[in-house]
Amino acid sequence: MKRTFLNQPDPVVTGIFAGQTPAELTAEARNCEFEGADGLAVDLGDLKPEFRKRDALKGVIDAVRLPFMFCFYRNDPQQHLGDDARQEVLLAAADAGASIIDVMGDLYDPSPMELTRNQAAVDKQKRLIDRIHGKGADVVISSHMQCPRTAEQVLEHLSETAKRDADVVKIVTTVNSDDELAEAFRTTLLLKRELKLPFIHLCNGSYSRPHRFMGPALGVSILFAVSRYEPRYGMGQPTIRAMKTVLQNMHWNINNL
Ligand SMILES: O=C1C[C@@](O)(C(=O)O)C[C@@H](O)[C@@H]1O
Repeated sequence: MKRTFLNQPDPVVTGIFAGQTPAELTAEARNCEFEGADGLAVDLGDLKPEFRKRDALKGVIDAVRLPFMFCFYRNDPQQHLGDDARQEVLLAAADAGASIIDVMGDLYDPSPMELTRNQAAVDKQKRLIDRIHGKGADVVISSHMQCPRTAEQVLEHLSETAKRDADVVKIVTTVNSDDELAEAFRTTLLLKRELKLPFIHLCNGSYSRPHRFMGPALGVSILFAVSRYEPRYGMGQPTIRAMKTVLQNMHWNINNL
């Protein structure tokens, strides 16, 4: 059976990376595979425009036997494509065999907390999600924010995106104090109790590391990690090897109780 993000029994340790060429993406996909990743996530923002098409992406996907997730956000430093044009690239990734496509929660209507509540934008998102599903890929709806959120705020946020026919819902918040970290743990546990869909709840900030390592044991179904640190692409995630070591040695997951 083809491995996807959603048919794996354990939290999916997902190697995340970017690259300027298909060769760079393929090399990094293999680095992640041999570090032990269960899935791969590519941020298309750094890929040179001439490679932002189906055949180039298919070459990368076919080079590694792991499921691929693709995201393409507004921070594209090269083309400044609008929301519509960026989705064409993501649809090409779905045509190429992507397993999950990331749809921003405020796609078509840039909004606070990356969550639109504008009905016309939501309807347009749902039509896009139908097209992605039609190509055989799953959809994660995502929102990122540089501030802390309460557990109830996150539950309300993800319950809203879950209504848009997503297969997975995702939020990335920020924790910079012990209280905010404690709230992040309470949030993950509340999501595990209340949400019907698989979810990704991650944090950045100075207190994020304990939550990055423990969240997957508490219900986070997909998490991001890197094969090694690359100064071009940030350092927010732990390494794949460290994540696998912790998860494999904990011998405990809330899903198995
Ligand atoms: O959404 C995510 C998760 C992330 O924000 C993180 O904090 O691990 C990194 C992003 O590039 C990715 O798309």
